[in-house]
Amino acid sequence: MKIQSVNGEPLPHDAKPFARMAVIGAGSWGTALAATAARSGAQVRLWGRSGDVVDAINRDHRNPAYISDVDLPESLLAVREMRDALRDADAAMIVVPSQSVRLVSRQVAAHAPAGIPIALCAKGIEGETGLLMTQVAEEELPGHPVGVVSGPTFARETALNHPTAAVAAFPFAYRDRLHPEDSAAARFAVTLTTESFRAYVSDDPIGVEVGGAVKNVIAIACGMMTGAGFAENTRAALITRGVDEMKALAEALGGRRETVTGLSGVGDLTLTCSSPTSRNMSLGQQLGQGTPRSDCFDGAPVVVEGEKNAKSVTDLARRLNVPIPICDTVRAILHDGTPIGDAFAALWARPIESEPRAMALSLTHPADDTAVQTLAERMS
Ligand SMILES: NC(=O)C1=CN([C@@H]2O[C@H](COP(=O)(O)OP(=O)(O)OC[C@H]3O[C@@H](n4cnc5c(N)ncnc54)[C@H](OP(=O)(O)O)[C@@H]3O)[C@@H](O)[C@H]2O)C=CC1
Ligand SMILES: O=C(CO)COP(=O)(O)O
Repeated sequence: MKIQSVNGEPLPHDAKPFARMAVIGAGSWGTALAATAARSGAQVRLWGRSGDVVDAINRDHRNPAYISDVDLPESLLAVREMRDALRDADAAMIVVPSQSVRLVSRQVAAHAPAGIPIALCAKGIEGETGLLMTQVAEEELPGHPVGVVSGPTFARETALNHPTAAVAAFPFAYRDRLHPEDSAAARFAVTLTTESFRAYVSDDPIGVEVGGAVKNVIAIACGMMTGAGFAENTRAALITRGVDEMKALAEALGGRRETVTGLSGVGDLTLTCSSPTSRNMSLGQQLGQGTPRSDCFDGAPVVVEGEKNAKSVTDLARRLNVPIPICDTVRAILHDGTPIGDAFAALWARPIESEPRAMALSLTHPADDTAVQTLAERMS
């Protein structure tokens, strides 16, 4: 399978896939990624913390706990011990929720062969530290090249071989620029590429990660407005202005604005804000319809990354002095107890700004308090 180019430059050679891949985390996305790498020809060992799930995957070639109706490749081996997943691995992917990445990275560090590249696949920012997932892993996995795999990729569709695209991003050292086909990013990309899964290569993990972390928060906002009865104009506005928030935060962290226009930014934002298949959009919708948080998803403990990340993303942005008003609005609702109607009416009544935000312009919003309150009531 050929990777055609890096940043528009044709590659002189084929990249070499990883022969043995460890996938750490047997939830929906870990299972889908493991299936993808196995279908591409890698020898994949999938570690899960539930022995019953591990045994069932090996016996039935289905994961009974996540995406349970999808047939998995018979070559995919699930293991109970992390050391068995990592033994002789050429590379690993860590696929657990963002707030568990530090703990799991620490466990990986105890067993991973020295220097193997590791891709983070969670979408979020660590709450206590404000660090990106790759920065957390760099602290816990010294000596390992650390990058990210991300994109608009619902796990079930990916595992069902729907045409899907994602991006593999690692920082490029000098040698990677001379031989991009040998870079960890290119090798992850070919290892994941199948006839239906198309992986792109990037040297901007920061830009890629910011897209993945912020899009979940914006998707909650889109869901809330949809749940409150608003439709396509509102959703398009939130998506577009959400891209602006991603670009500003990516740039402040040293990533590239143009990366945000790719699969992990605009791509994933579009996906996640378009469908209640998204857990983030779905949570927002349920809350927008007035469902109490404890009753959402019928009380099931569903991973909704944007919920905790509404706080971690806005904390980080405040520290960097980057205004991200949509994310602030979601935070105010989820964490500070502001009613949905009041929070969104205030978002819409902010001073008029320029687009793009480069122009230093801020004009008083002409709507009076009564009109803003009326809009708030329509959302309640
Ligand atoms: N699902 C999707 O479509 C996609 C998800 N992602 C991202 O992937 C990440 C994982 O999400 P996803 O797979 O969907 O979540 P799931 O809820 O489907 O699975 C989470 C998995 O992580 C395991 N886990 C949780 N905490 C720990 C821990 N401390 N130690 C070890 N294992 C742990 C869970 O084990 P257990 O079952 O025993 O609790 C479960 O196997 C998220 O950041 C998400 O945003 C990215 C792209 C697509
Ligand atoms: O990240 C995802 C798709 O790219 C999955 O989105 P949700 O976590 O909102 O379900």
